[in-house]
Amino acid sequence: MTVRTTAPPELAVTDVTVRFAGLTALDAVSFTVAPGSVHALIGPNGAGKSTCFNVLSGLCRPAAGTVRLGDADLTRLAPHRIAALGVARTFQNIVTTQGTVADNLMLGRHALSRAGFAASALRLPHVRREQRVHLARARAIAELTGLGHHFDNPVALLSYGDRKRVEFARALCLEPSVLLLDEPVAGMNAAERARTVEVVHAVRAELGLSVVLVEHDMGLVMRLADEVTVLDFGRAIAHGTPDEVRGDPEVLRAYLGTGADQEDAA
Ligand SMILES: Nc1ncnc2c1ncn2[C@@H]1O[C@H](COP(=O)(O)OP(=O)(O)OP(=O)(O)O)[C@@H](O)[C@H]1O
Repeated sequence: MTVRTTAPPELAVTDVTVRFAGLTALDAVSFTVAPGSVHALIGPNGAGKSTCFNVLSGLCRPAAGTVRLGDADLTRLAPHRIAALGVARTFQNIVTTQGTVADNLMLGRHALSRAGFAASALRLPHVRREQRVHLARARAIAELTGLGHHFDNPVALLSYGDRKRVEFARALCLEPSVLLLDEPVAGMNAAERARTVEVVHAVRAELGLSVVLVEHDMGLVMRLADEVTVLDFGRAIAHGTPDEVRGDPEVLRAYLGTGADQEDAA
C-alpha cells in the first residue's frame, strides 16, 4: 500500500451561503478541515449537513462564499473537476448491487486511467500494463477496507455493511486527498458499525488523507472525529473537539434542549 508522503492540502470553507427559494439552507458557514484530520459535520435534521456536502462535491452551487483545497478554488466547479482535484465522496443511500467488488473498484480507478478509448478497445500492451497496476491498487484498497477476501465476489452476495464499504473503497480508488463520507454507518448493525470505525482509522493511518464526515451516530462521531462543526438551521453554531462541542450550551439547546440523550439525538 502506498503511503502518502506529503500532507493533504487544507480544505477551507468560507462564508458559504445556499438558498432554496425563500429558505436559507446554509448561512455564511465557515470551517476548516486540517490536513489529515477527521472533521465531523453534525446537527439536527434539516440543519444543512447534506447541503454542505453537496457544495463540497459540486452538486450544489453556493450563492456566496468559497471552498478552497489548498491553492485550488473549488467553488462552483463541476463534480468531476472537484473529484479530479482530490475530493471524493460517498453517498448516503447508494449501495452498489452490480458486478464484483473488483469491477466496482476499477470503476473508481477509471478517472485515473490514461488509456484512451481506442487503445483500451484494442487492448494494446501499455493499456494491459496500466490495467494491471490499477487492479493491484484496487486489490490493496479492498484489503485496507476489509474487502480483500471478497475481491472477486459479486457485490449482490455481500452483506449490507460490506456493500456500503464497497462504496467507500470505490471513493478511495480515486486516490483523494479529502474523502467526504456521508453517513457511512447508516442502516448498519453494531458489529458492522464497529468494523467501519476500524476501517476509517486504518484508512486514515495508512493513506494520510483528510475525512469529512456527516453522521447521525454520535458515538461514532465522538470516537472518530478530531474536530466537529455543529450546524443548526443552516448556521455553524459551534466548532471544537468532540468533548468541547458536547458540553457547549448552544449545542445542547439545538439538540432539543436536553443534552441528556446526545448519543442518540443527532
Ligand atoms: N433541493 C432543495 N430544495 C429546497 N429545499 C431544500 C433542498 N435541499 C435541502 N433543502 C432544505 O434545506 C434545509 C437543509 O437541508 P439538508 O438536507 O442540507 O439538511 P441535513 O442537515 O442534511 O438534514 P438530515 O439530517 O435530515 O439529512 C432543509 O430545510 C431542507 O428542507
